[in-house]
Formats: sequence, C-alpha cells, structure tokens
Amino acid sequence: MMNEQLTAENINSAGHLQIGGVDTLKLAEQFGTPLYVYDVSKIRNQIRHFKQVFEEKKVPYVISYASKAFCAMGIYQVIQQEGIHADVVSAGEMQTAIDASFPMQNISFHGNNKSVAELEMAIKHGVGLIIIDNFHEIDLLNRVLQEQQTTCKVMIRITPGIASHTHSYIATGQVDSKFGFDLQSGQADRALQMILKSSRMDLVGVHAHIGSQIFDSRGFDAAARKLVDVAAHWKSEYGYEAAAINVGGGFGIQYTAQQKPVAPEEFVEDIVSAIVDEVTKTDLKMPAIWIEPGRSLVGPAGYTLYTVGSRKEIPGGYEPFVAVDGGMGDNIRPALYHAEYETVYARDPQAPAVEQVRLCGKYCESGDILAEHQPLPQTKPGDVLAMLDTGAYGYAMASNYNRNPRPAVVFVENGQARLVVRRETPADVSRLDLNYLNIE
Ligand SMILES: Cc1ncc(COP(=O)(O)O)c(C=O)c1O
Ligand SMILES: N[C@@H](CCCC[NH3+])C(=O)O
Repeated sequence: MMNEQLTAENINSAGHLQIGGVDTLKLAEQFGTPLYVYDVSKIRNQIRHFKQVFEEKKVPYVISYASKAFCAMGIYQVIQQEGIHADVVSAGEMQTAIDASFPMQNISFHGNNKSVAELEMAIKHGVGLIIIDNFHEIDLLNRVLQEQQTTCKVMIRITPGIASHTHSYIATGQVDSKFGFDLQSGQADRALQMILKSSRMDLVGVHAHIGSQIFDSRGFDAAARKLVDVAAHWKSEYGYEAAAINVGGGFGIQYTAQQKPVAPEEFVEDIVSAIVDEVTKTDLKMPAIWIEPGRSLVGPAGYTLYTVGSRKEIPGGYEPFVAVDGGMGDNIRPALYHAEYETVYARDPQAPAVEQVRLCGKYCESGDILAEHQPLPQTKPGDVLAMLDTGAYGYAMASNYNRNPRPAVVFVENGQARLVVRRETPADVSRLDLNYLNIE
C-alpha cells in the first residue's frame, strides 16, 4: 500500500522511491547516508500557491521565508529565484544569506535578544527590516544607527495574547511569551511612541507570530483581526498609519496520516479574508500583508535517507529496535517534541509491512528514538529507509552530539541531484579545538 504522503511520481520503474526524478538508492550510494534530500520543485510550487492566494485576492503582500526552518546558501538562492524575501534570526543566518548573494534589502531580522554585533552587521549590510522585539533593542538599535549615521526600516512585534493549539515549546502568541511587546499592559504603545520619536527608525508596521505547527485557522483569524485593531488604535490615538501587517508563520503540515492540518494556502486565504474584513470596518488604507512561512515551505520537500544497521530483539513481546546510521543529531524533533514522522522502505515503498519496530538512532541516549511503532517490511543491514517530511527544523537543528559529523544536503530537481551542503568529516567536527597542553 502506498504511503499517503507519497504520489505515483515517487515510485520509479524499478519500484524504488524516487525524489525529483532521482532514485533514492542511487542518492544513498552516491552521497552516502544519513542524507537530507530536498525536492526543490515542491518548494517552488508551495511559494506559487501562496502567491496565487494574494494575487487572487488582489492585496499587496510580502512572503518572507523563515530561514530558521532550513538555512543553507542553496535555499536562499532558490527563494531568490522565486522572488520572495527571507527572515534571519542570527549573524550566522545573515552570513549565509550574504554568502548566497541574497539581496539584503529583502531580509528581515528577528530575535528577542539581538546583540550589538548582530545589529551592527545587519545595518552595515543594509538589511531591509528589523523586527523590534523589546525596549532594550530600541535602545541598542538607536545607538547603532547613530554610530553608522544611517536609518532603517522597522516593525514592532507584539504578543497578541492568543494561545495557539500546538506544543507548548513552540507556542509564542500567548501573553506569557518571551517574544514581543505585551499589548494589554501598554508596552506596545510605549514602544510605538519611542520609535516614532526616533529620527533614525522608519516604522513600517506591526508583527505577530502565534506559534508553529498550527493545524487550524482560528488562532490566525484572531491574530489577524487583533493586528488590524492595533493598527486602527495606533492611527486614531497616535496618528500613525501602518503600511504593513505581518502575521508571521506557523502553518502546520501533515507529518502522519492521522494529522489533518488545512493546506498552507488555506491558512493564508483565511488570514487575508480576516484582515480585509477588519480593515473595511476602519478608516485604514489596505496595508501590505506579510507572511513568514518556514515549515510549510520546506518541510514536505525534505526527506532523510538512512541505512539500517544493527537490530535488537527483546524477548517478552517488546518491539524490536532497528538502528539507523543517524538519529537525534540529524533530527532532534522526536526527542524534543515527541514529533512523529512516517518512514518508508526505499527499495519498495509499497511493500507490505510485516512488523512494527522502534526505529532508533546511533546516539548514546535511550531517548534517541526516531519513531515508535514504525511499520516496516523485513529489513536487513544495508537497507535504505526514507523518513518523510523532514525538511523543516531537521538540518537546521542538527548537532554534533557524540561528535557525529552532520549529514550532507542534496537538492534534486528535474532528475538532477546537486550537493548543496557537503557532509562533515570527523576532522570538521574537531576543527575548532585548541591544544591545551601544547602537546604536538
Ligand atoms: C517570528 C517567526 N516567524 C516565522 C516563523 C516560522 O514558523 P513556521 O516554520 O512554523 O512557519 C517562526 C518560527 O516559529 C517565527 O518565530
Ligand atoms: N523548531 C520547532 C519550531 C520552532 C519554530 C521557531 N519559532 C520545530 O521543530 O517544530
């Protein structure tokens, strides 16, 4: 039976799993495993779906890819081709965008504790927008702008007081969040007044992000309406009219057959309708609507290929452990959020399952389980498995725990595979260490 996440295009004439027209067994052989593989056309298609919604609704918009979901030069190059913006949250992400020759005016800089060095770097490189999170940042940014004798565009991030229904580790819109200015206590208004007073900051609008991996539109609807409300209040109270309303990202994707999020573009349709509806009740001009999708752009496009190694049977009715050559170092999400994924047997994704196993990694942690109750056909060492939908927050959150080198990343498009991040070597992993006792 075919996994729901796959289509007929995923099976080649040999019956093997293929991605972007390339056989996954060949990819594993050519590039080794574990391997992150992206089907680039899926990313391009999703961007087009988002664009279509805005264009049909005839509203001004900006799509800004949240590059924390997957950051590498290659992805900045793809999204630049598609003509969208990106947001970054660190000097490292910014550097990667610079290395990819991404137009810096299309970069927004987020973060709840941006350092002076990061702000200086952003201003020096002409980052298009700084999304201001707190009072300390207003102070730092004013100083940096003063020193560099320049100005920059900013947005104010507010906490809309909306609890989204997602894992508590990835909810951000509730009042008790570390991100953004609180509305109820008047923090957001104070921030507005300070920014309007600054001759160096050009305020373009208001931002909120309610969380990640959200499955339905209710929270977005409420957040969108709240943002228009804030914009209307700022106009009537302070004479400031927002040119942009940024609703953040967070559109959930389907990782398993049981999960039923609405399609990413449907979230956007609902958001746009809510904003248009609210704006028409006010005297505001239609602001540009910004979205910041991360997971929904890159998650479903990503696959992780693993090779099966050891197997442990435990008498007494326990599920066997089947170990692969990766694990929590290349995908921390199962251990961190109890995230679930589906995995298929690459040689024959339609092969009937004969058992359920615990798919575990090679890291020295009992919690290094990639999937419990994973149905699989009979596997043997050397077989290749493909975990689906690993494109977001997989490579981005990879670590060198146990000093395991991180996997390579390959982009596949039109039957061609290209390495976009090379595999780390053991020498890469120890490259930063210095000799404490000067022993040669
Ligand atoms: C401010 C902001 N925008 C966008 C995103 C992207 O979220 P997602 O990957 O869930 O679309 C995040 C991460 O949650 C975020 O913090
Ligand atoms: N890293 C999280 C999402 C956090 C989003 C960042 N604000 C995940 O894997 O689901």
